[in-house]
Amino acid sequence: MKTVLIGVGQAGGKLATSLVEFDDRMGFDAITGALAINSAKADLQPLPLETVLVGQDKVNGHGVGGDNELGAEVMQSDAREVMGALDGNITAAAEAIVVVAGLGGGTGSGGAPVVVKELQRVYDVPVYALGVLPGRGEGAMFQVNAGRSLKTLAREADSVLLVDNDAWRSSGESMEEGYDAINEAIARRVGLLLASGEAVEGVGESVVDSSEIINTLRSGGIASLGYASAEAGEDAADNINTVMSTARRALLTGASLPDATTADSALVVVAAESDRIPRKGVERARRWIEDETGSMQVRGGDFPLGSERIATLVLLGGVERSTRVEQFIERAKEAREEAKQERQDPNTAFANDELDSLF
Ligand SMILES: Nc1nc2c(ncn2[C@@H]2O[C@H](COP(=O)(O)OP(=O)(O)OP(=O)(O)O)[C@@H](O)[C@H]2O)c(=O)[nH]1
Repeated sequence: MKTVLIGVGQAGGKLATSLVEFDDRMGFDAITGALAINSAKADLQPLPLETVLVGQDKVNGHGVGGDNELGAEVMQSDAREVMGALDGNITAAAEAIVVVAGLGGGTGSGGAPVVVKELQRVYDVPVYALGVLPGRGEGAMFQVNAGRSLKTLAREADSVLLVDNDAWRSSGESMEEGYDAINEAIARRVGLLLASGEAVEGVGESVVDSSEIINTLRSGGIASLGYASAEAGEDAADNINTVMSTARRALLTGASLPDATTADSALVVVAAESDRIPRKGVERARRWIEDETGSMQVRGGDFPLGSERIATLVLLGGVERSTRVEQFIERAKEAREEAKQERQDPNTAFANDELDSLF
């Protein structure tokens, strides 16, 4: 799926870079343009991407310090300049636009929903968000920011692919230490998914194409992506169990949003050398995912690739009823209550018990 990436904020810029590097390294050519937007000049400088600095008149290149309302405001004020810079990157070949951001900070959290909304007004292709949820150990401000940002993004974007920062962190490792590894893990999974719609080698009935990704995400709301890989035998018939076991691991232990197994729709993609992919295995995995997710809309297909290993991706659409999302929303509401009590100023209290959207 020919995709244009827009990284907003520090995490967004770093993740967009990891994705571009993975796509280049693999020679997929699925990412046709990439841009990073931030209000902090220092975070844009090291990125090997085209960049746009926003909010210069308000924060003078120093970032918004975790204030996501200010993040939304500066993005809105500079929307014309941002859209102008994007114009050159979004060519007619683009099949989707993905806006990438960490949801816990200020610029990405507040700015990404504004960018998505502006893009939706201008472009016909789907506009997705790739959002990073703060880990459970991150402070109250991060949780509140992410709650409000997610609520707004889910409304504005065609789908929000969520990544939990706790999903791939090794025990004992701090959040900061883990970022590079997490970004690599995200780039591999999302990069393979985008490229799977490209059919690099061989075209056949069973090969996944972009429309299957788009249809899987059509239900909107929140999406999750799982991945697992294993050694494969030369003969497809020997790999049926491998496809099944990687599909199970991808869904149950390898998901970007752990504990999200109830879904509206799903897509299972099996990537490997064409001769090693068993049709029967893909079909069996597809049926198993139907049972596990309770969805009758489960698609399945191959991604022929010059690899001797089998890698299985499971994309789930419409997972907002999952335990992790519910727990996160609860935590964000609690954090907002705590923040409200700390301020002890009734004038700054939120108007109702629900999380407010950003705009
Ligand atoms: N996965 C991942 N998460 C990150 C990374 N950097 C920051 N985060 C997470 O993103 C959130 C903070 O967002 P940032 O992108 O750093 O903040 P920002 O959008 O630039 O906003 P300001 O710094 O407030 O202007 C936190 O929840 C972090 O855990 C990264 O490289 N990878």
